[in-house]
Amino acid sequence: MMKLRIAIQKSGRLHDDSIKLLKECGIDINNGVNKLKTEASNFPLEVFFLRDDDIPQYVEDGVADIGIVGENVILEKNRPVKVAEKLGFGKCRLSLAVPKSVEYNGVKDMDKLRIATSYPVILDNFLKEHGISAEIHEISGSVEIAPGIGLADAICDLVSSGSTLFMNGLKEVEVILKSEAALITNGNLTAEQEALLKKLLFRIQAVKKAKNNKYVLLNAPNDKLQEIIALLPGMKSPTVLPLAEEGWSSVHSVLNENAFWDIIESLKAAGAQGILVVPIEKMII
Ligand SMILES: Nc1ncnc2c1ncn2[C@@H]1O[C@H](COP(=O)(O)OP(=O)(O)OP(=O)(O)O)[C@@H](O)[C@H]1O
Ligand SMILES: O=P(O)(O)OC[C@H]1O[C@H](OP(=O)(O)OP(=O)(O)O)[C@H](O)[C@@H]1O
Ligand SMILES: [Mg+2]
Repeated sequence: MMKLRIAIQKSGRLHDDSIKLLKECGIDINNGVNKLKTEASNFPLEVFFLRDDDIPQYVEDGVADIGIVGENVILEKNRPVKVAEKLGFGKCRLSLAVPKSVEYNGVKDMDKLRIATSYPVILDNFLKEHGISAEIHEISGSVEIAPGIGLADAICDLVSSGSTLFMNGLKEVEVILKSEAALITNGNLTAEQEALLKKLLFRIQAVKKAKNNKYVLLNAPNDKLQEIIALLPGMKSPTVLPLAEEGWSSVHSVLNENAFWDIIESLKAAGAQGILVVPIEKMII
């Protein structure tokens, strides 16, 4: 039987979330320690554990059919792979940073500086776009240490909380790119593999939607019901059930995470009581 081969990071920032996503999609994989290859027991999926830098190339070459990797790596490696779905984890930004004491007035201040980075391609494009000539010093890790040891005047590296920059006496001055993990594919899948990919994407989208929404249950006095229902979008419309206590109803609905707190406040103000908020595991529209 035809299988889909997926490349995910062997260890590092994207490993756990990639495995978790597959599990949430109902795919059981046995990822024993030090195993570089495994198979799902209940989905025609073979899993390769690789260095993230190699994933775009392996997907391009067809060694793997699909892969999970950061958008930063996709752009840096510049391989002809397609992004099938952004995955909502591994969120970070690629930024320029300089020592805290340095005055910074704009990108032009980077002119003639030595910039250390593991992202020479993205940095070079950015500098060219801004007409800046700087010396790019490529290093493969511990980039934040470079200014402190006299290797560079500035750095271009990934930032999330900013604590690594802070601990190394640096400040973020320019965001070059915002990135998250993405599912990539090559353009050479067989019809059977395309069908498997579609099945996997359907599951991923259901998991992603569920994460962005909450199931809300509340009690509403019947005379406030219309006002409360108007605040709730729901998947089609809210469910309304009578409570045992006369004059009250139970209202159930689905709320998007982004609008969540504002709507909850309005619901309370409109007379809703006993509001329960429950996570959703899968959401299929
Ligand atoms: N601080 C962070 N917060 C969130 N996501 C991050 C962070 N740092 C990196 N990432 C994302 O996770 C990806 C993998 O990061 P990691 O540091 O594990 O890479 P690596 O050291 O190059 O790993 P490998 O050994 O596979 O080459 C990055 O390419 C980026 O997309
Ligand atoms: O803004 P922060 O939350 O501090 O995160 C930023 C750090 O995270 C990444 O490294 P990671 O910790 O993955 O280690 P690595 O250098 O081994 O890749 C990145 O290269 C930064 O150094
Ligand atoms: Mg890497």
